[in-house]
Amino acid sequence: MKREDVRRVDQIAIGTYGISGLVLMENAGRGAAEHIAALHHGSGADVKRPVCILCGPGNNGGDGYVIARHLELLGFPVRIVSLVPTDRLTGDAFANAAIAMKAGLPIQVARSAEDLEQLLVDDEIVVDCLLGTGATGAPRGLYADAVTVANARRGVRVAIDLPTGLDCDTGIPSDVTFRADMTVTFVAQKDGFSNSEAKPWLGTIHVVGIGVPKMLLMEFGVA
Ligand SMILES: NC(=O)C1=CN([C@@H]2O[C@H](COP(=O)(O)OP(=O)(O)OC[C@H]3O[C@@H](n4cnc5c(N)ncnc54)[C@H](OP(=O)(O)O)[C@@H]3O)[C@@H](O)[C@H]2O)[C@@H](O)CC1
Ligand SMILES: [K+]
Repeated sequence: MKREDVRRVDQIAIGTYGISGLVLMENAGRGAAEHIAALHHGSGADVKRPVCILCGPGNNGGDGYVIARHLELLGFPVRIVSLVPTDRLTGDAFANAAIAMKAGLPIQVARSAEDLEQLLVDDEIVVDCLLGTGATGAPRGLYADAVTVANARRGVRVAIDLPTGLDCDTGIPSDVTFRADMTVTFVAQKDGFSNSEAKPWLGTIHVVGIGVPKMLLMEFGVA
Protein backbone atom coordinates (compact mmCIF):
# COMPACT_ATOMS: atom_id res chain seq x y z
CA MET A 1 0.00 0.00 0.00
CA LYS A 2 0.94 3.65 -0.49
CA ARG A 3 1.67 5.71 2.61
CA GLU A 4 -1.32 7.99 2.05
CA ASP A 5 -3.64 5.01 1.54
CA VAL A 6 -2.66 3.24 4.75
CA ARG A 7 -3.10 6.52 6.65
CA ARG A 8 -6.52 6.86 4.99
CA VAL A 9 -7.45 3.33 6.05
CA ASP A 10 -6.65 4.23 9.67
CA GLN A 11 -8.75 7.39 9.41
CA ILE A 12 -11.75 5.56 7.89
CA ALA A 13 -11.49 2.72 10.41
CA ILE A 14 -11.72 5.35 13.16
CA GLY A 15 -13.98 7.95 11.59
CA THR A 16 -16.41 5.83 9.59
CA TYR A 17 -16.34 2.39 11.23
CA GLY A 18 -16.02 3.81 14.72
CA ILE A 19 -13.04 1.74 15.82
CA SER A 20 -11.10 3.61 18.49
CA GLY A 21 -7.57 4.61 17.52
CA LEU A 22 -6.55 3.14 20.88
CA VAL A 23 -7.87 -0.25 19.74
CA LEU A 24 -5.89 -0.02 16.49
CA MET A 25 -2.76 0.98 18.43
CA GLU A 26 -3.27 -1.82 20.97
CA ASN A 27 -3.62 -4.39 18.18
CA ALA A 28 -0.53 -2.98 16.47
CA GLY A 29 1.60 -2.95 19.59
CA ARG A 30 0.50 -6.37 20.81
CA GLY A 31 1.14 -7.93 17.39
CA ALA A 32 4.57 -6.31 17.19
CA ALA A 33 5.46 -7.43 20.73
CA GLU A 34 4.62 -11.04 19.81
CA HIS A 35 6.95 -10.95 16.80
CA ILE A 36 9.72 -9.40 18.91
CA ALA A 37 9.23 -12.09 21.57
CA ALA A 38 9.46 -14.78 18.88
CA LEU A 39 12.94 -13.48 17.97
CA HIS A 40 14.11 -14.75 21.33
CA HIS A 41 13.14 -18.41 20.84
CA GLY A 42 15.94 -19.02 18.34
CA SER A 43 18.62 -18.03 20.81
CA GLY A 44 17.79 -21.00 23.05
CA ALA A 45 19.01 -19.13 26.11
CA ASP A 46 16.26 -18.97 28.70
CA VAL A 47 17.27 -15.47 29.76
CA LYS A 48 15.21 -12.98 27.80
CA ARG A 49 17.37 -10.27 26.21
CA PRO A 50 16.62 -6.72 27.35
CA VAL A 51 14.66 -4.52 24.97
CA CYS A 52 15.16 -0.79 24.43
CA ILE A 53 12.30 0.97 22.64
CA LEU A 54 13.08 4.30 20.94
CA CYS A 55 9.94 6.46 20.83
CA GLY A 56 9.32 9.50 18.65
CA PRO A 57 6.73 12.31 18.80
CA GLY A 58 3.75 10.65 17.10
CA ASN A 59 1.67 7.50 17.00
CA ASN A 60 4.64 5.41 15.86
CA GLY A 61 6.06 6.34 19.25
CA GLY A 62 2.67 5.51 20.74
CA ASP A 63 3.04 1.96 19.42
CA GLY A 64 6.27 1.74 21.41
CA TYR A 65 4.51 2.30 24.75
CA VAL A 66 2.05 -0.51 23.90
CA ILE A 67 4.91 -2.79 22.79
CA ALA A 68 6.71 -2.12 26.07
CA ARG A 69 3.65 -3.06 28.15
CA HIS A 70 3.16 -6.33 26.26
CA LEU A 71 6.85 -7.30 26.22
CA GLU A 72 6.98 -6.84 30.00
CA LEU A 73 4.03 -9.23 30.25
CA LEU A 74 5.97 -11.69 28.07
CA GLY A 75 8.87 -11.60 30.56
CA PHE A 76 11.29 -9.26 28.79
CA PRO A 77 13.25 -6.57 30.66
CA VAL A 78 12.10 -3.48 28.78
CA ARG A 79 12.89 0.25 28.84
CA ILE A 80 11.76 3.20 26.78
CA VAL A 81 13.96 6.03 25.49
CA SER A 82 11.78 8.89 24.29
CA LEU A 83 13.07 11.71 22.10
CA VAL A 84 10.35 14.03 23.39
CA PRO A 85 9.13 14.79 26.90
CA THR A 86 5.97 12.67 27.28
CA ASP A 87 3.85 15.77 27.93
CA ARG A 88 4.63 16.75 24.32
CA LEU A 89 2.74 13.67 23.08
CA THR A 90 -0.93 13.90 22.07
CA GLY A 91 -3.92 11.64 21.41
CA ASP A 92 -3.47 7.89 21.43
CA ALA A 93 0.31 8.20 21.86
CA PHE A 94 -0.08 10.33 24.98
CA ALA A 95 -2.74 7.96 26.34
CA ASN A 96 -0.40 4.98 26.04
CA ALA A 97 2.58 6.90 27.42
CA ALA A 98 0.46 7.82 30.45
CA ILE A 99 -0.55 4.15 30.92
CA ALA A 100 3.11 3.11 30.64
CA MET A 101 4.12 5.69 33.25
CA LYS A 102 1.36 4.59 35.65
CA ALA A 103 2.39 0.97 35.05
CA GLY A 104 5.92 1.79 36.20
CA LEU A 105 7.57 1.08 32.85
CA PRO A 106 11.03 2.77 32.80
CA ILE A 107 10.99 5.85 30.56
CA GLN A 108 14.05 8.04 29.94
CA VAL A 109 14.06 11.17 27.78
CA ALA A 110 17.03 11.74 25.45
CA ARG A 111 17.66 15.40 24.68
CA SER A 112 20.98 15.22 22.82
CA ALA A 113 23.26 12.93 20.86
CA GLU A 114 25.35 12.61 24.04
CA ASP A 115 22.29 11.40 25.93
CA LEU A 116 21.68 8.81 23.19
CA GLU A 117 25.33 7.65 23.27
CA GLN A 118 24.94 6.96 26.99
CA LEU A 119 21.41 5.56 26.93
CA LEU A 120 21.87 3.04 24.09
CA VAL A 121 24.05 0.05 24.95
CA ASP A 122 25.19 -3.10 23.16
CA ASP A 123 23.43 -6.48 23.26
CA GLU A 124 19.87 -5.23 23.48
CA ILE A 125 16.96 -5.59 21.10
CA VAL A 126 16.52 -1.99 19.88
CA VAL A 127 13.04 -1.14 18.59
CA ASP A 128 12.56 1.80 16.18
CA CYS A 129 9.34 3.57 17.12
CA LEU A 130 10.84 6.92 16.07
CA LEU A 131 9.01 7.78 12.84
CA GLY A 132 6.36 5.93 10.89
CA THR A 133 4.03 6.91 8.05
CA GLY A 134 3.97 10.49 9.33
CA ALA A 135 7.62 11.02 8.41
CA THR A 136 8.47 13.48 5.67
CA GLY A 137 12.00 13.59 4.30
CA ALA A 138 15.21 12.33 5.90
CA PRO A 139 15.27 12.07 9.71
CA ARG A 140 16.10 15.47 11.21
CA GLY A 141 18.27 16.41 14.18
CA LEU A 142 17.94 14.13 17.19
CA TYR A 143 16.08 11.56 15.05
CA ALA A 144 19.10 11.26 12.75
CA ASP A 145 21.32 10.96 15.85
CA ALA A 146 19.14 8.20 17.28
CA VAL A 147 19.30 6.18 14.06
CA THR A 148 23.08 6.64 13.81
CA VAL A 149 23.68 5.54 17.42
CA ALA A 150 21.25 2.61 17.16
CA ASN A 151 22.94 1.39 13.96
CA ALA A 152 26.34 1.56 15.71
CA ARG A 153 25.35 -0.67 18.60
CA ARG A 154 25.83 -4.46 18.62
CA GLY A 155 22.33 -5.93 18.90
CA VAL A 156 19.18 -6.91 17.10
CA ARG A 157 17.26 -4.04 15.50
CA VAL A 158 13.50 -4.09 14.91
CA ALA A 159 11.66 -1.43 12.90
CA ILE A 160 8.00 -0.71 13.65
CA ASP A 161 5.78 -0.02 10.63
CA LEU A 162 8.86 1.08 8.63
CA PRO A 163 12.55 1.73 9.28
CA THR A 164 13.03 5.40 10.16
CA GLY A 165 14.66 7.06 7.16
CA LEU A 166 13.20 4.73 4.53
CA ASP A 167 10.68 6.26 2.12
CA CYS A 168 7.93 3.65 2.32
CA ASP A 169 6.44 4.59 -1.08
CA THR A 170 9.67 4.35 -3.10
CA GLY A 171 11.83 2.12 -0.90
CA ILE A 172 14.66 4.64 -1.20
CA PRO A 173 16.71 4.95 2.02
CA SER A 174 17.88 8.34 3.36
CA ASP A 175 21.57 8.86 4.16
CA VAL A 176 20.55 8.01 7.73
CA THR A 177 18.25 4.99 7.82
CA PHE A 178 17.59 2.48 10.62
CA ARG A 179 19.13 -0.83 9.54
CA ALA A 180 16.55 -3.33 10.74
CA ASP A 181 16.97 -7.08 11.13
CA MET A 182 13.18 -7.31 11.19
CA THR A 183 10.38 -4.92 10.22
CA VAL A 184 6.86 -5.33 11.63
CA THR A 185 4.46 -3.36 9.44
CA PHE A 186 0.76 -2.71 9.99
CA VAL A 187 -2.27 -3.41 7.81
CA ALA A 188 -0.31 -4.28 4.64
CA GLN A 189 3.14 -4.26 3.03
CA LYS A 190 4.19 -0.77 1.98
CA ASP A 191 4.81 -0.38 -1.80
CA GLY A 192 8.44 0.65 -1.29
CA PHE A 193 9.22 -2.61 0.49
CA SER A 194 9.30 -4.40 -2.87
CA ASN A 195 12.24 -2.22 -4.06
CA SER A 196 15.40 -4.35 -3.79
CA GLU A 197 17.24 -1.18 -2.63
CA ALA A 198 15.17 -1.30 0.57
CA LYS A 199 16.08 -4.87 1.50
CA PRO A 200 19.22 -4.14 3.61
CA TRP A 201 17.18 -1.74 5.76
CA LEU A 202 14.05 -3.89 6.19
CA GLY A 203 15.36 -7.29 7.22
CA THR A 204 12.63 -9.91 7.59
CA ILE A 205 9.17 -8.37 7.09
CA HIS A 206 6.06 -9.33 9.08
CA VAL A 207 2.61 -7.83 8.45
CA VAL A 208 0.40 -7.36 11.52
CA GLY A 209 -3.36 -6.83 11.15
CA ILE A 210 -4.76 -4.22 13.52
CA GLY A 211 -8.48 -5.04 13.31
CA VAL A 212 -9.43 -3.04 10.21
CA PRO A 213 -12.59 -4.70 8.82
CA LYS A 214 -12.14 -6.91 5.75
CA MET A 215 -14.65 -4.78 3.80
CA LEU A 216 -12.39 -1.74 4.20
CA LEU A 217 -9.25 -3.67 3.28
CA MET A 218 -11.04 -4.93 0.14
CA GLU A 219 -11.90 -1.35 -0.85
CA PHE A 220 -8.15 -0.66 -0.86
CA GLY A 221 -7.35 -3.88 -2.69
CA VAL A 222 -5.44 -5.54 0.12
CA ALA A 223 -7.82 -8.37 0.99
N1 LIG B 1 -4.61 5.24 14.74
C1 LIG B 1 -3.67 5.21 13.83
O1 LIG B 1 -3.56 6.06 12.92
C2 LIG B 1 -2.64 4.17 13.95
C3 LIG B 1 -1.31 4.54 13.64
N2 LIG B 1 -0.32 3.67 13.88
C4 LIG B 1 1.05 4.12 14.01
O2 LIG B 1 1.14 5.52 13.86
C5 LIG B 1 2.08 5.85 12.85
C6 LIG B 1 1.69 7.15 12.21
O3 LIG B 1 1.65 8.07 13.30
P1 LIG B 1 1.72 9.66 13.05
O4 LIG B 1 0.81 10.04 11.94
O5 LIG B 1 1.53 10.29 14.38
O6 LIG B 1 3.19 9.95 12.52
P2 LIG B 1 4.61 9.47 13.11
O7 LIG B 1 5.32 8.87 11.94
O8 LIG B 1 4.46 8.73 14.38
O9 LIG B 1 5.34 10.88 13.54
C7 LIG B 1 5.41 11.86 12.62
C8 LIG B 1 5.82 13.14 13.32
O10 LIG B 1 7.23 13.16 13.44
C9 LIG B 1 7.71 14.44 13.01
N3 LIG B 1 8.50 14.23 11.79
C10 LIG B 1 8.04 14.00 10.54
N4 LIG B 1 9.06 13.83 9.67
C11 LIG B 1 10.19 13.97 10.42
C12 LIG B 1 11.58 13.90 10.10
N5 LIG B 1 11.97 13.67 8.83
N6 LIG B 1 12.48 14.09 11.09
C13 LIG B 1 12.06 14.34 12.35
N7 LIG B 1 10.76 14.41 12.72
C14 LIG B 1 9.85 14.22 11.76
C15 LIG B 1 6.48 15.30 12.75
O11 LIG B 1 6.20 15.98 13.94
P3 LIG B 1 6.35 17.58 13.94
O12 LIG B 1 7.81 17.80 13.58
O13 LIG B 1 5.41 18.04 12.85
O14 LIG B 1 5.97 17.94 15.34
C16 LIG B 1 5.37 14.31 12.50
O15 LIG B 1 4.13 14.75 13.00
C17 LIG B 1 2.10 4.67 11.94
O16 LIG B 1 3.32 4.58 11.24
C18 LIG B 1 1.93 3.51 12.92
O17 LIG B 1 3.16 3.14 13.49
C19 LIG B 1 -0.63 2.34 14.40
O18 LIG B 1 -0.63 2.45 15.79
C20 LIG B 1 -1.98 1.87 13.96
C21 LIG B 1 -3.03 2.84 14.33
K1 LIG C 1 9.66 3.29 12.73
